[in-house]
Amino acid sequence: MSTFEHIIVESKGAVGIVKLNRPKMLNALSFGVFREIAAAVDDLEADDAIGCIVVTGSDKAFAAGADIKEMQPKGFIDMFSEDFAAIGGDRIARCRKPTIAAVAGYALGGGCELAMMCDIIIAADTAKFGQPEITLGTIPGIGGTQRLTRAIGKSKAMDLCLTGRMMDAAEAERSGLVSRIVPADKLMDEAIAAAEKIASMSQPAAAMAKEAVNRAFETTLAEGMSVERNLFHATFALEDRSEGMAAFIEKRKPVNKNR
Ligand SMILES: CCCCCCCCCCCCC/C=C/C(=O)SCCNC(=O)CCNC(=O)[C@H](O)C(C)(C)COP(=O)(O)OP(=O)(O)OC[C@H]1O[C@@H](n2cnc3c(N)ncnc32)[C@H](O)[C@@H]1OP(=O)(O)O
Repeated sequence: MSTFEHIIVESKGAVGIVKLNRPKMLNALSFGVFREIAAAVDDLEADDAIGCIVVTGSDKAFAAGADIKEMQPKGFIDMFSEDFAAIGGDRIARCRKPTIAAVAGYALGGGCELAMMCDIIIAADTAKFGQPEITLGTIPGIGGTQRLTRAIGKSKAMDLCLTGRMMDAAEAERSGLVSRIVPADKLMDEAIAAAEKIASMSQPAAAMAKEAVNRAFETTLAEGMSVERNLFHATFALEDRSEGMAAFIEKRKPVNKNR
């Protein structure tokens, strides 16, 4: 597996772990960090042994945003030409394997946006989420106004984007941004346990479930129902589906072959 400057990548069984590693800057996100995350996701997605990926930061900060010190001198043409998506900045959002953001401490600006690129957010009770870009004279730029609004509704998303305030883990769970809250000292145990559970399922079936849920997030109900129906029918081509139902009937655990 590749080695990186700003992140640490390891695997625990069928779980890949990407840990942001710029603690002195509260894991501020630079283009270089996003390039490394993209390369790590390429590696983990290509590894058949990996069934789920966890992205995490430090106890104090998942990521306190894009790197303000690196952004400050930039102008329009700098940001326009080094287009974030073009460098693979949204690669984690395009990963076919399920992804979990394990968030403790600050997830602000680009940090909240990175967490929302993941499929599931599990928050420590210390987590704080926000899109404070407005306080810097800018706005979210990698999904914050779009994913946040779809996740928590217009009014609260507008509140966070216009006031720049943070919301704590409890408010984030109440609003639907976060799947569950766990004690800070149990965050990685819980996130890895969830990832192991997901990785134990049929990987093609998990990819289909992920695609169907994402389409609900991104399109009309009619279109989403059509996608779901087609993918549901497609699961009947999986050996894993036949094995899964046979295992239930025979009262035994299924043996998934990921096909
Ligand atoms: C050209 C490339 C540029 C990068 C591009 C990356 C790709 C993404 C591009 C698109 C981005 C989309 C739009 C998103 C924009 C943003 O995310 S803007 C930033 C939003 N975040 C914030 O505004 C939070 C800023 N931080 C804080 O408010 C506070 O640090 C805190 C989180 C409330 C914690 O406060 P405290 O406990 O007092 O710690 P500090 O002393 O403030 O911080 C410790 C050190 O960490 C440095 N730091 C913190 N956040 C950042 C940051 N976002 N960028 C850079 N550095 C940060 C802080 O300066 C301290 O450093 P030192 O002063 O050297 O000790």
